[in-house]
Amino acid sequence: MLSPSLSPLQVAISLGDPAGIGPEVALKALAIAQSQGLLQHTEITLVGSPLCWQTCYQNLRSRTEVADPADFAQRTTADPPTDIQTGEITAESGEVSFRALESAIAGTLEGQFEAIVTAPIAKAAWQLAGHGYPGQTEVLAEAAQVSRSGMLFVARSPQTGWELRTLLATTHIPLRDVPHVLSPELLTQKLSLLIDCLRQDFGIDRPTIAIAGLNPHSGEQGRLGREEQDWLIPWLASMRDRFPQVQLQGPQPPDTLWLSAGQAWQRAGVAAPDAYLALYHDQGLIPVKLLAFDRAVNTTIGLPFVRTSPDHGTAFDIAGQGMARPESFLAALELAIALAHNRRQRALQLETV
Ligand SMILES: NC(=O)C1=CN([C@@H]2O[C@H](COP(=O)(O)OP(=O)(O)OC[C@H]3O[C@@H](n4cnc5c(N)ncnc54)[C@H](O)[C@@H]3O)[C@@H](O)[C@H]2O)C=CC1
Ligand SMILES: NCC(=O)COP(=O)(O)O
Repeated sequence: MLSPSLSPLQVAISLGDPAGIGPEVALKALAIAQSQGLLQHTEITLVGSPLCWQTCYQNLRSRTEVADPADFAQRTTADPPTDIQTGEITAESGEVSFRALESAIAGTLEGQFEAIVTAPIAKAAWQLAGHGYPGQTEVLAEAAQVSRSGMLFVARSPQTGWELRTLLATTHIPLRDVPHVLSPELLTQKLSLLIDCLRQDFGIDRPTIAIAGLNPHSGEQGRLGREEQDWLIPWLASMRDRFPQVQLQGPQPPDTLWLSAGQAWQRAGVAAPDAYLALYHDQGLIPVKLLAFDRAVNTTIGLPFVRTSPDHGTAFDIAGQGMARPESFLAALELAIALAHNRRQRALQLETV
């Protein structure tokens, strides 16, 4: 429970792609958050084109429960010059979603917000609008001028309360580039970031972390691929020396690594790692989305502020129909509030020491 003596947490929600389901899941999640009293100590600011927020609200309000954008503070960016067609990937919608993210980041760096919850954008629309970033993570990291950042997916089991955490070592790159991009230096950077995040954001000082292999059966002693033998196993040995407080498991066969997560998700008392390190995007996200598509949150670690996002994309196939499920966005909002609150508490403790 948040302490009422603190001033409200300041959380920005960026519009995302207005042709997709981002504004819809945001307004639906806000309606649930309002009705459940989750925003009592939080001030929400909607960031982006006011016309796009309003259009989404007007389109859906008679069909489903959505919050009224007028109930929240606004940080506005330019409206699109022409109507946005739901479900279409265009330069106009890419420009609108990029400007909303840019403005949310600017507000955060100016000290207006402590956390940003980003609605999903379409990378293809950004490309059409001339913004060549592979995703929002890279824009956030560049704007915050951090040398290390990571894409961590977090999901809490509704049955057991166990929390699945999966960090991706590589993200939006072609599969064939993965073996060339992976290196001891990159994995050291990601692992140390994860260890810092577990301690600072989740209060876990002595975590167990499971690391996936790259090849089937983790290479089967080099017969099905050599990366494990050539450098992953020696690298892990060096990490055990460097982080003696951390129990490092692996490199483990990727096809069975997340079985423990499935069990801990369903049954209380099952032992499972505090976090998993996946070597590439789909290796980590297939188990996450199979287990927790409606609950997982994508959070960027390594930033000086909190950033969360739902685990799904723009879902153009169902945009504008009122059928998008808001649970992942709601989880992203709740996690953003919890992490921002933790960071405030830590800052207060440091001030009083
Ligand atoms: N955080 C972000 O900004 C993300 C953006 N994307 C972008 O989204 C676009 C579409 O990507 P896809 O691979 O198709 O993934 P997607 O997550 O948008 O859709 C995959 C499938 O899941 C369904 N779905 C997704 N969210 C749903 C929800 N809340 N309720 C009900 N059904 C839902 C969709 O209808 C679709 O059938 C791409 O441009 C991609 O770059 C994808 C993932 C994350
Ligand atoms: N698959 C995760 C994803 O696309 C999220 O990317 P980002 O926009 O948060 O960088």
